[in-house]
Amino acid sequence: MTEANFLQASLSINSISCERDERILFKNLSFRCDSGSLLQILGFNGAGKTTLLHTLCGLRPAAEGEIQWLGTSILQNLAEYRRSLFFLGHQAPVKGHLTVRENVEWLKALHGSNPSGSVDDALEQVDLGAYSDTACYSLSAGQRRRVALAQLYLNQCPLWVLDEPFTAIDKAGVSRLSERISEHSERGGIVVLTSHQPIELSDVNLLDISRFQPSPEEQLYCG
Ligand SMILES: Nc1ncnc2c1ncn2[C@@H]1O[C@H](COP(=O)(O)OP(=O)(O)OP(=O)(O)O)[C@@H](O)[C@H]1O
Repeated sequence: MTEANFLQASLSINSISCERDERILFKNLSFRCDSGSLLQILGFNGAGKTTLLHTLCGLRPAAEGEIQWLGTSILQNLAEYRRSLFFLGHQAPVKGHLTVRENVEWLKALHGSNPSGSVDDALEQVDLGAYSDTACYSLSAGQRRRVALAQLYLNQCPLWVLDEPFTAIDKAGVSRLSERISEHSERGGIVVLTSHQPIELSDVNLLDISRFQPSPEEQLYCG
């Protein structure tokens, strides 16, 4: 997707329901994110936030309903859709035996990121410049998270789906990451994220999925 096309980005969630082990987590959930929007998904532990993010990324099927990217069901061309999105999960996808630089380069290749994007610049942005040649097994939890976050300075995907991106990140890192997320949305990108910590983003829309839990009767009917 080119820079100009960032401005046409749109993600529509139409009446989806999601289940785990024949238990409905939420149902009839609909929302839409257009170019430049930030959406924070809220809900109690176990409400289904991570499940929702996985479903948005096409990693799990919705039990009902449809997800559209640019007005077309994501299932029509899942491979192309996945090239438009960057997903950061709970666990930093970092290989302990590789150095910081090797991990960032590997993740960059995996995400098909901008080939001219500078790994050195990305490492500086996440304050890992001095750790470039350090094996990741010897990093702290926050530093490992930063290795994964370096991709936010390399990928050119219009849609970012971030599961607890601020976990284990110190105060200065949270400010820098918030800035980066704002820059992405100002450029026309879309960010959908979860966070148990209060976040410093302005113009963030909130969606509490706890409100879409089925009633006990509906749950019994499903089981
Ligand atoms: N691997 C799994 N196998 C079966 N059920 C699971 C699995 N992972 C999660 N669940 C169930 O799915 C439900 C939703 O989990 P999910 O991780 O999506 O919640 P969450 O809102 O992200 O929680 P948290 O705030 O704790 O991160 C939970 O109630 C849990 O019981």
